[in-house]
Amino acid sequence: MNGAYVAVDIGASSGRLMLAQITKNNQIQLQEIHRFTNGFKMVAGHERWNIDYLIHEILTGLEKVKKAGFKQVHLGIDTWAVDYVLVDHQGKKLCDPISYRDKRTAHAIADLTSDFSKDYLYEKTGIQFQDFNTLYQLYEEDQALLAKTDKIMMIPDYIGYVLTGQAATEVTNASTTQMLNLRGGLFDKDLLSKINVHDEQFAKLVEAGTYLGPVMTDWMDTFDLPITDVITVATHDTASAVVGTPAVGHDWAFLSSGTWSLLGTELNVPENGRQAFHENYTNEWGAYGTYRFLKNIMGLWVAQCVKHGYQDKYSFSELAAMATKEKPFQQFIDINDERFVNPKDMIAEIQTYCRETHQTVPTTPGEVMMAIYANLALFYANELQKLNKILGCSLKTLNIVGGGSNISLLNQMTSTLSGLEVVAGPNEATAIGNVLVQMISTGEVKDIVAGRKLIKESFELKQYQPEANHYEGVLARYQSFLEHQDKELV
Ligand SMILES: Nc1ncnc2c1ncn2[C@@H]1O[C@H](COP(=O)(O)OP(=O)(O)OP(=O)(O)O)[C@@H](O)[C@H]1O
Ligand SMILES: C[C@H](O)[C@H](O)[C@@H](O)C(=O)CO
Ligand SMILES: [Mg+2]
Repeated sequence: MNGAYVAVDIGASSGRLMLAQITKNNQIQLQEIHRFTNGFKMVAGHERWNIDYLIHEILTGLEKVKKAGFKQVHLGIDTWAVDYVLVDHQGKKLCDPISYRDKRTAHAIADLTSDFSKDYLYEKTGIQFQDFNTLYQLYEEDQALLAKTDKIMMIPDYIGYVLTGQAATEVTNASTTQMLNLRGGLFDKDLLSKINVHDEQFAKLVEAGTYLGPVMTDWMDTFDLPITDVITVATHDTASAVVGTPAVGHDWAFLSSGTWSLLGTELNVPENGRQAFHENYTNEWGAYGTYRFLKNIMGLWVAQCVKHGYQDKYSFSELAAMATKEKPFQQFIDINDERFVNPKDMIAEIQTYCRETHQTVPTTPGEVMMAIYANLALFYANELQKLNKILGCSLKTLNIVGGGSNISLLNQMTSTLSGLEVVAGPNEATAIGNVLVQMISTGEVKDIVAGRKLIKESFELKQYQPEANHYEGVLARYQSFLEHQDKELV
């Protein structure tokens, strides 16, 4: 009988436990067992995640797996990147983890790179400059807490540790710290000493697919759990999403479209040259020795904030439906502008941006959502052109996965503006990539090529082709708008 695999996939906006099995007709069957919300709150002066709540939700979800009749399962954990938990010498967390959207790192890059030039850092690590990278968070960390810290654990590694008692640092997520040295493949000693952190404050680095251990029986005293063997998967959720992307051949790009839009392609060697540095592309490590050459784009975070701004009275599909009734490209917005990272009122921020740039101000929910989707599509198309230029390639297909792959309007606009075929789905690609690494570890699936073929044959995917004579010249106008904005900022 084929095994039962549980993916714990926790994004910035929601978490879920998905149960996967390979059926008799060789298809991956995926069912949602448990879903819960996620989010950060201001606690003790910083925006923090409630990690104990997340662990409780995971154990609640595992109880549901047992109730569904599964007595023994494998389990993998993936979450968002860069954030960490400080653990003391007794194995206890020193405080709740601070969110990457907290303001504490607003000036950290400038402070840290006064000694280390950005070129030097990028040449060493190949990682994008985002002020919330772990390197800058630790640079700003409370030194008294760091002094009491035995281990610094990335979020999914910490969850695995709490469940199994085993500590490891999985490389795909470790690479998002901007502290791994591309050549040496280990934490960079110069960078560690700059932020008063010691090598032994990280558990051993492990590759995706490494067996971690069984969920401790202690947890069985309070939760009715199946026997659960934890495998360290590609624990950065985006790395799992890339594993779960049903791509074939080589001239494809991925867009992991959720809270963030992570647009890029999979490389076998990193690309940390001048153009990549100038365009702030990153070489996050992938599963099986690959690199995720990608750019962080503000993504559907903006839509999430707008939904909350309307007091959540509309669902995402209702908001998307309202947008389809509006004309696109009434205003150009640099969707990656810092001002959209965590404003108090996203709707007002978008309207102020349009007023300041002397453009039509969106007022209705449909106009606001169309402004977001149209400018995301433009941003994607612009970045796909840059990807081709930096890598000297000619990408043919964009695989859009994650919740955003449900947005037909956005998928179609992206295809038409970029000229690429868009293949949309699966929306739960992250969870699918999570279980695929588990299945490869147990030998149930041969390798990632076989796995991606299995995904293509197991899930409904939608194709979008560029629509002729649509949006002529809009992308070029958008690109000159962005150049003008950049000049304004200098
Ligand atoms: N039917 C839909 N119509 C419009 N938008 C949708 C739909 N379904 C999902 N979305 C969009 O997808 C987003 C959630 O995507 P996803 O579930 O991949 O994010 P997540 O995994 O919770 O978070 P993260 O991106 O941090 O992993 C929502 O914020 C919403 O904007
Ligand atoms: C902050 C990270 O870049 C972000 O979390 C992104 O990598 C991610 O994990 C999206 O879910
Ligand atoms: Mg996600």
